[in-house]
Amino acid sequence: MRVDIENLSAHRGGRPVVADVTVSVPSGTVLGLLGPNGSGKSTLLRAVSGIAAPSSGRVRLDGADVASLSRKEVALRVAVMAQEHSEEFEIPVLDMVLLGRIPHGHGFGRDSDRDIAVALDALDRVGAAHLHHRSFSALSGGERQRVLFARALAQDTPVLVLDEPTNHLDIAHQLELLDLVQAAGRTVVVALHDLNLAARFCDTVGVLVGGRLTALGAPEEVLDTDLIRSAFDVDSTAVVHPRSGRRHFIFDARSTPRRAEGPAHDPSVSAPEGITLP
Ligand SMILES: Nc1ncnc2c1ncn2[C@@H]1O[C@H](COP(=O)(O)OP(=O)(O)OP(=O)(O)O)[C@@H](O)[C@H]1O
Repeated sequence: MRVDIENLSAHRGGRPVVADVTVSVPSGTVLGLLGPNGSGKSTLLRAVSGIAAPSSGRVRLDGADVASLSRKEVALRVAVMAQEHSEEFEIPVLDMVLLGRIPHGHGFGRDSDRDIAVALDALDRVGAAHLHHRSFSALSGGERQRVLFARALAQDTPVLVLDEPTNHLDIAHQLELLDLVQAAGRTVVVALHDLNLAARFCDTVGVLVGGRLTALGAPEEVLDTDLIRSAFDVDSTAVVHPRSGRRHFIFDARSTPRRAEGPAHDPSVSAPEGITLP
């Protein structure tokens, strides 16, 4: 399923935080969203998944405007793995994954044998089958992350929207999860902080700075030391991997002292009453 983001702008807390973003994600490809903290990645993902309406512009799924689809129609097309989850539910892991089957017509407590098989298969694929009887709230951060990814897989949608899915994961599980993302054959929009992982797993990367898309293209075309300096304020060294031939980055130091941060990116930011910005 093709995803087209067209001239999309979005507000958070009454403030514009994403401005005029246009990007197309062809069916079955992976778009990585990169950018510093607060640059608008999550806000853009919320709009793509229909969680929050854009203030202008639109998102199309195979041509259909997300705003014109019902919640169920969106949920059959897009599965979301959000960055923050306050799911302290005392429910078994298997039930948590079964929540992903609700759009398919069966719900919590009314799961078919097929739903249960799909959920167990998804848990198996993320290496969490052994956790299926455990309480979700008693899992570690990385275990929860894998279960939530299993829930997104079990939703069985053509589009996956993933907000920093490798958060909390050890290196082996980071690679394993992104291998699964790549092999799933879905259309994926994923926010990532690790530029080397993004270069390895994404077909296209888009770099957001201050809510604007400042670069877009294949990782090998977009990611270089100049881009890293201008977008992230970090000096880096590019090295070529001896086996894959891919470019990797070693991060050396901040380009400018910390005092230059914040207002330079977003002049509209002001300190709350009683607090003095440096
Ligand atoms: N609930 C909210 N209310 C008000 N402002 C918000 C809210 N959530 C986010 N923002 C602001 O919107 C801007 C964009 O935030 P967003 O979460 O989209 O950035 P991000 O690129 O995903 O950041 P990070 O890398 O830290 O996850 C930030 O300035 C943030 O402070």
